[in-house]
Amino acid sequence: MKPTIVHNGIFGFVVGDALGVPVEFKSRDYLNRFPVNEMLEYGTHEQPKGTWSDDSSLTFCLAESLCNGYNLDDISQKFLQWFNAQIWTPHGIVFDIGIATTAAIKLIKHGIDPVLCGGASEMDNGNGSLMRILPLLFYLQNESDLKVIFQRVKEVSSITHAHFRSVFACFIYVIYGLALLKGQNKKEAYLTMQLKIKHFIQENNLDVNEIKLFNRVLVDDISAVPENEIYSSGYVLHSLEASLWCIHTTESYKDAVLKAVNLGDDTDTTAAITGGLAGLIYGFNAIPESWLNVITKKEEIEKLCLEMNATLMNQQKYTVKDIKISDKFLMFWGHQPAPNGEITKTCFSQWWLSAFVHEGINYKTAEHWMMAKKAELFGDTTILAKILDAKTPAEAKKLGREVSHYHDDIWVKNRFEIVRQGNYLKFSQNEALKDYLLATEKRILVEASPVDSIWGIGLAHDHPDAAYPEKWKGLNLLGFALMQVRDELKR
Ligand SMILES: Nc1nc(O)c(N)c(N[C@@H]2O[C@H](COP(=O)(O)O)[C@@H](O)[C@H]2O)n1
Ligand SMILES: [Mg+2]
Repeated sequence: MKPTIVHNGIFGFVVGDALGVPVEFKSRDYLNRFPVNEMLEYGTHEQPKGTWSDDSSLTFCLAESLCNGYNLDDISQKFLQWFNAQIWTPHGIVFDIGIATTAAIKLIKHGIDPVLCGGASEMDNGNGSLMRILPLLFYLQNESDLKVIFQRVKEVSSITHAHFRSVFACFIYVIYGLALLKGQNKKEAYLTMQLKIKHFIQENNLDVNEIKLFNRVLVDDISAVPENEIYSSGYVLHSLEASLWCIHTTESYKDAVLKAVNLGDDTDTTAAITGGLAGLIYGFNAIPESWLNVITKKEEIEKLCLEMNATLMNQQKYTVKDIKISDKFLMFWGHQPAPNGEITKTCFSQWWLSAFVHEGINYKTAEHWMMAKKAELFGDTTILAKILDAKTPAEAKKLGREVSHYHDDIWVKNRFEIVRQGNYLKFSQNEALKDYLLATEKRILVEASPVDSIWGIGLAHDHPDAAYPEKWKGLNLLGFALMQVRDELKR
């Protein structure tokens, strides 16, 4: 498995959580005497090594829901399913849950509008929404409008925690995390966060007394605060401060999460929130392997990360390296329909005649879509109009080669997502095609084109090397895009 930026954050988070679970509620004094340096077992909740808590469960619920689009009802239903121990528990039971979260989930059960379920009083500011906000970062990675980001954070937090303080703590965490996702180092990200939040405060009429509570994070430098003034209770402000303090007073993933655990009290949550950021800063490979290896349901979490990476980060989900020797292949090439009009595997071709519509524009084939999007990407409106008018996919392809201001590196970054989206439109708008694709089940779809080393494998189906992915001469991007579309259509 090649870890992605999603793995960095999610595994950073869950490992921090699992380190903290055995000593949750232990005092700082106790942990000074018996510091945690390794993944422990049993302890507070009597759970085996690698067990994660409600923090990770609800994080996974949110992540899984976001993979299907932004839907507050769906998110809240997943929380309810977790509460009933139907999904995302490490061992089939819920052994840790906060007061505010419990109260909110009871309202979800009664069919209350999700954004009205979270407590909105000052006493409802436990860290229960901050501890599960991480996946929203990935969903919002391309969003630059602070008002939109705030609104989304507010809605997602409000399912369990609707008070401004909880929402604002989540907002600060998300803005900091988004700066990390953009590739900033932790110091840059901290300054970016302070600056952006300052502008947001200036432009919005917010409660001054509430904002003042965040001064140690927003105005001062949290890392300059002495340890005896950093608290690690389950209060949202404490958790936000403690996690940023742990990040900015250490220089490695390991030191950051162990410091968070050894602050004591709400050890799992402080370490999980810290770990999510530390994972983004130091990367997956900085997480000790012995800690990763004991994480309960590691493979399921890996799958979720891949799904998030594909759907939220618009990244390629399948690659040649992921194919296993036991996988079954379906090789296709050519675009001609069968003489009797039946759908055959040639429908997977970009040239297959099956029109679809997007935002009021008709695309005659997936090839027309791909070339039109190429022209749009480089701002060539003249060629774009000609492509949309092109009578055949061959003509569209030829026009695509004439797009002006073309840059290969930009095209390489965008091409897969363009083709995936086009094929999603093509197959989702035609029931027969959709059924045909779904009927291929788990097969590896392979464009066995001897003349295409990007979208195909650069080999014909009967070439002796075609059965051996490591010997392919091409990337098979079309096959992998179709497999991704198949996954989306299944959901
Ligand atoms: N203080 C406390 N007592 C318990 O018995 C608990 N199970 C927890 N769990 C933690 O509560 C936090 C979330 O609380 P809210 O939903 O915000 O009230 C979170 O840290 C849980 O791990 N806490
Ligand atoms: Mg906790």
